[in-house]
Amino acid sequence: MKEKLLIIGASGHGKVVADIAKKMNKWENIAFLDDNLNTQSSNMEIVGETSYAFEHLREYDFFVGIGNNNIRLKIQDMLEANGASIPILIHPSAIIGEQVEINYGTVIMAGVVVNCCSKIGKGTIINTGSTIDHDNLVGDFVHISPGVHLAGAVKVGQESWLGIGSTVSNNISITHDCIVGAGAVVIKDLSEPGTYIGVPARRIING
Ligand SMILES: CC(=O)SCCNC(=O)CCNC(=O)[C@H](O)C(C)(C)COP(=O)(O)OP(=O)(O)OC[C@H]1O[C@@H](n2cnc3c(N)ncnc32)[C@H](O)[C@@H]1OP(=O)(O)O
Repeated sequence: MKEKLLIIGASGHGKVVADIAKKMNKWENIAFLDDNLNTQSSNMEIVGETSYAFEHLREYDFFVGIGNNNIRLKIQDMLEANGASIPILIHPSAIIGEQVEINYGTVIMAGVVVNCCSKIGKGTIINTGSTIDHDNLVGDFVHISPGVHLAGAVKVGQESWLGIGSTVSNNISITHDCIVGAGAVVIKDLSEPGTYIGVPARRIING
């Protein structure tokens, strides 16, 4: 771990990520990179564009603070390929059970509960106040939005996005690249990538 952390992406999600990193008290200095130097950031400085990361790889830890799953994947993949040091960020108020595995580049936000024996991939967002119950397998570059509840033994595939307040019943598998709409309730496996909304969740045609 380095003394300085650079967060790539200074907009809304990046600001929350920076706040969590600050509360962890592990870095002397935290700043942003953003391709738009005029992005309205928090009180932390934007020190350069994303390309700056690849010129200063050995000096900093890096974290991709971008909400879009696919953009986050592309940037984290490039950082990994170049040997960057990528931490895991966990808000001090999160409750993490025994035998939980969390991979690098993942952020666990305030008020989250992850129960025993769940595994969370890399580059994933477990957003504010969500709960991941026992034996879940949450893949890489997933976004679990605020207030989502996953019951026991749920699987969520790579790059899927579960919208705010959605709920997934126990033993359900959601494949890769699914979007689950705000407030949806998933009670059957989602085996095709696509957009699913409502109670119970159903696929939007062409979605
Ligand atoms: C900290 C943070 O901010 S994290 C981010 C949190 N944000 C979210 O979770 C947003 C989740 N997004 C959604 O729920 C979106 O509505 C999506 C992705 C499901 C669909 O978005 P789009 O593809 O743009 O669909 P669009 O808005 O055109 O709606 C299509 C139809 O589905 C309906 N619909 C859309 N979302 C939902 C929903 N969540 N529940 C029920 N119906 C919905 C619309 O009313 C519309 O119906 P109509 O054709 O009868 O008028």
